[in-house]
This record gives sequence, structure tokens and C-alpha cells, in this order.
Amino acid sequence: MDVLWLIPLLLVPLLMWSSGTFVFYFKKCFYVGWMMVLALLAIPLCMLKSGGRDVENMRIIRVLVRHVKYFLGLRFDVSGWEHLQTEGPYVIISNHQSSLDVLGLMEILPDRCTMIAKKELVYAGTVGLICWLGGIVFINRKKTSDAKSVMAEAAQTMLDQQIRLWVFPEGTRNQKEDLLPFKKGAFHLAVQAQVPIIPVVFSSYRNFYLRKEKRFNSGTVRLRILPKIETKGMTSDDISSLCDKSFDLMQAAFRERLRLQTHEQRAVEGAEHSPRSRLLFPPTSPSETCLPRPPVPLPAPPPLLSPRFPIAWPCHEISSCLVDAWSGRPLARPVSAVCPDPHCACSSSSTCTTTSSTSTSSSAALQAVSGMTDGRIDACCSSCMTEGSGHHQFLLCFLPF
Ligand SMILES: CCCCCCCCCCCCCCC(=O)SCCNC(=O)CCNC(=O)[C@H](O)C(C)(C)COP(=O)(O)OP(=O)(O)OC[C@H]1O[C@@H](n2cnc3c(N)ncnc32)[C@H](O)[C@@H]1OP(=O)(O)O
Ligand SMILES: CCCCCCCC/C=C\CCCCCCCC(=O)OC[C@@H](O)COP(=O)(O)O
Repeated sequence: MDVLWLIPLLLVPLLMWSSGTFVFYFKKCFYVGWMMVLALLAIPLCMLKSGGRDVENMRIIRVLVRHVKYFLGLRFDVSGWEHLQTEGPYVIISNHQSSLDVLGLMEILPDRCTMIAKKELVYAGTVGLICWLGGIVFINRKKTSDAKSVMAEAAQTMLDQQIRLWVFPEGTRNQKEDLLPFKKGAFHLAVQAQVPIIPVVFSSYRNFYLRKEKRFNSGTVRLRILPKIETKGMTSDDISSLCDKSFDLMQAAFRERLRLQTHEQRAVEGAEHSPRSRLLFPPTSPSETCLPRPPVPLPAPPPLLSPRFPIAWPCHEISSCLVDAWSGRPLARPVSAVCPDPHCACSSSSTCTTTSSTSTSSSAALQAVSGMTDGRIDACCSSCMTEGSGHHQFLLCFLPF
């Protein structure tokens, strides 16, 4: 009888280990439950700090939410921080896949920034109350005229109180492999207030979170903050083109990342099916911005590295390269080199992927760099890296014969 309580204690880890569906529900319930608890904790803190509804309460909410990702096995990889360094009010727009977006949002949420949300959220228990305390602007999506006047008021408040607003212009959650057409409210808002728009693109969650298939694994979300779009001097006549421009920019970034994700996923699936498959796992967090190729020679190799692999990356990068699926041992040596591809003066990582891994020019460049002759370049990682020197580099995988 005494040991009966042990059963659920053992059952949970067992089910977590054996059933993906159980993990899905467990994590979802944990997420909702824990957010409710955190909100309960945040309510008195916000009341003490501001005495009521105030955008400054978002600071408290941001701090409280930031650790939740660790419980869910999520990582956020942010690029383009510099674009958020903009003074004064602005409108942030981002794609919207799930309530998990809140975690990414809180990773980069600037000061004095709150959101536009559907009015139903205010009834979500403690979460609803904390949303209200955080100054979230609630709109009735079913009554466009009401929503429009609330947003017009918000435009004025943004200016009067120097507030930034985060809008999900898709207007609803969307797990498709593309963005939904944008609603116009965010663009009216920005034009009415004459403030810039900062687009933020969340990478697709499909490699770790699938609602229909009931899968919720660990994974990395890439958040890409794009350069701001100015609206000064624009009028309501410009709304459609502003909306189209923002959509096109975000869709291009989303699709580009999706292509890379597909590439990575195929590589992982290949590894699972072949004992000695040679796979390429792009490094986890390289800078995504490549500088133009410098007209200067390669940087001098750092000291204390193997003379055979003079510009080898540190150990953790080896796992980004070719790995034996059974033993986990690296099959290839990662070596960085200035990309030999003449087209690689790129502004985005998609251009980098065009470099053929086994091209003679790559081989020649690698051999020139490392003096290695008894092997071949097996693959070229799909992301660009920018060294401290400003050199645009690639991670090449050298496979010894
Ligand atoms: C400690 C624990 C704490 C936990 C805390 C967690 C806190 C985090 C909370 C995170 C919140 C996340 C919430 C996410 C959501 O709720 S998403 C859903 C709500 N958001 C939206 O709907 C996005 C904004 N929607 C819009 O902007 C729409 O445009 C809307 C105003 C609602 C109107 O919608 P609709 O009619 O369906 O579409 P259109 O865009 O086509 O508009 C119709 C015509 O109206 C014109 N229009 C739109 N807005 C305006 C305006 N402000 N002023 C003037 N005219 C406007 C638009 O141009 C269309 O006309 P035309 O076709 O151009 O002639
Ligand atoms: C007693 C009430 C119980 C309510 C329980 C629900 C509480 C939710 C709790 C925790 C999640 C925390 C994050 C909340 C933010 C959710 C924002 C969100 O994602 O809203 C969806 C909305 O954008 C679009 O809605 P639809 O896709 O159109 O539908």
C-alpha cells in the first residue's frame, strides 16, 4: 500500500520516455498551468510596482516568463538585435504560429512595448488579468469598426505615452508552411502614428512542434529581426503597398529559413537511416549576416591548434559537422575558410548554400588554407559566419580518406 504512490511517480518518466503523444500533452499542460501560476505571482508584483494597468508591468512579466523555455526544451536564436535599437515608439509585426510565440516575444520584448490581442484573452484567468495589467490592447476581431477605433486610439496612446506595440498581422495562429495574408490594422496604426514598423520573423516550429501529429520535442526557434520600415510621410493611400512590402520581406525570410530547416531535417533523417551516413549539421548559432569577401588574405591561424587543421573550430562545432550515426564520433574535420565561391559576397545565408561542397575551387582553397591533401571536402555548411576580423567564412567539412 505504501508504495502505491510510487506508481505515478514512475509512470510519468516511463510515459515521457516511450510516448511522444504523452510528452505533447504533458508539455502543453505544463505550459498553460505554469503560465497561470506565473501570472498569479506577477499580479501582486505589478500592483505593487505600478498600482494598476501600466505598460511598465511588461518588465516584470518578461522576467518571469524567460525561464519557461528551459522546461520545454526550447532555445531561441536571435539575429538582428541592432534593428531594435530604435528610439521612441514603433510597431513590431511578427508571424503567429502558436501560444508558444509568447516565449519568443518575451526574449526580445523591448522596454515600453505591449501587444494587440483578441479580447477573448482577457477572460483567460490569471493570464487574462496579467495581460490587462501589462497594458495589452484588446480588440474585437468580429467587429471591424470597433477594432479600428480601438487601434486608432492606440496610435494616439503610442505617441502620448511613448509606447511600442507588437501586432500579429496574420490575425490568428497559423501553422502552415507559409504566412497568411496580413490584416491591415498594424499598418494603419504605424501610418497614423507615423512610426516605423519592425518586422520579426519566427522560424517554423514544424521541426519540434506539430499540433495535429501531437509532437512536442526540443528545438530551436530562430528569431530574425529585420530592418525597420519607415512610414514618415505616408498616408492611408500607402497602406496597401506598405502591407505588401512588409509581407514580402517577412515571407522571404520565413521561406529562406524553412528551406534551410528542410535541408537540416533531411540530413538528420538520413543519419537515422544510415549507420555511416555522412551528414552535415549546420552550426547552431552563426551570425546570419555575411560581409562581402575581403580582398585580403586569410587570417593567420590561431596559435595552439593542430598544425594539420590550422583553423579548426572548437570542439562544439565538430558536432555541427559529419557525425557517425552509431558512435557519435566525428567523421570529418570542420575547417573554416574564406568561401571560395565568387558569388558568396552574400547578404543572406541562402546565397551561401550555393557553394558546392566538392567543387575543385573549394578543395583548392581548403588545401591552401590547411595544407591537407589526403582527403576531400565532403560538404559545406549552409550558414555563413562572420569572424571578428570581419572576414566572411564558411564551415567546411573535411573528410579524411
Ligand atoms: C506571467 C505570465 C504572463 C503571460 C502573459 C502573456 C502575455 C502575452 C500576450 C500575447 C498576446 C498575443 C495575442 C495574439 C492575438 O491575439 S492575435 C489576434 C488579434 N490580433 C489581430 O487581429 C491583429 C490585428 N488585426 C487587425 O489589424 C485587423 O486589421 C482588424 C483591425 C482586426 C480588422 O480586421 P479585418 O476586418 O478582418 O481585416 P482587414 O485588415 O482586411 O480590414 C478591413 C478593412 O478595414 C481597414 N482597416 C483596418 N484597420 C484599420 C484602422 N486601424 N484604421 C482604418 N482602417 C482600418 C482595412 O484597411 C480594410 O479596408 P480596405 O480593404 O483596405 O479598404
Ligand atoms: C479560466 C480560463 C482558462 C483559460 C486557459 C487559457 C490560458 C492560456 C494560458 C497560458 C498560455 C500563455 C500564453 C497566452 C498567450 C496566448 C496568446 C495566443 O496565442 O492567443 C491566440 C490568438 O493570438 C489567436 O487566436 P486564434 O488562433 O484565432 O484562436
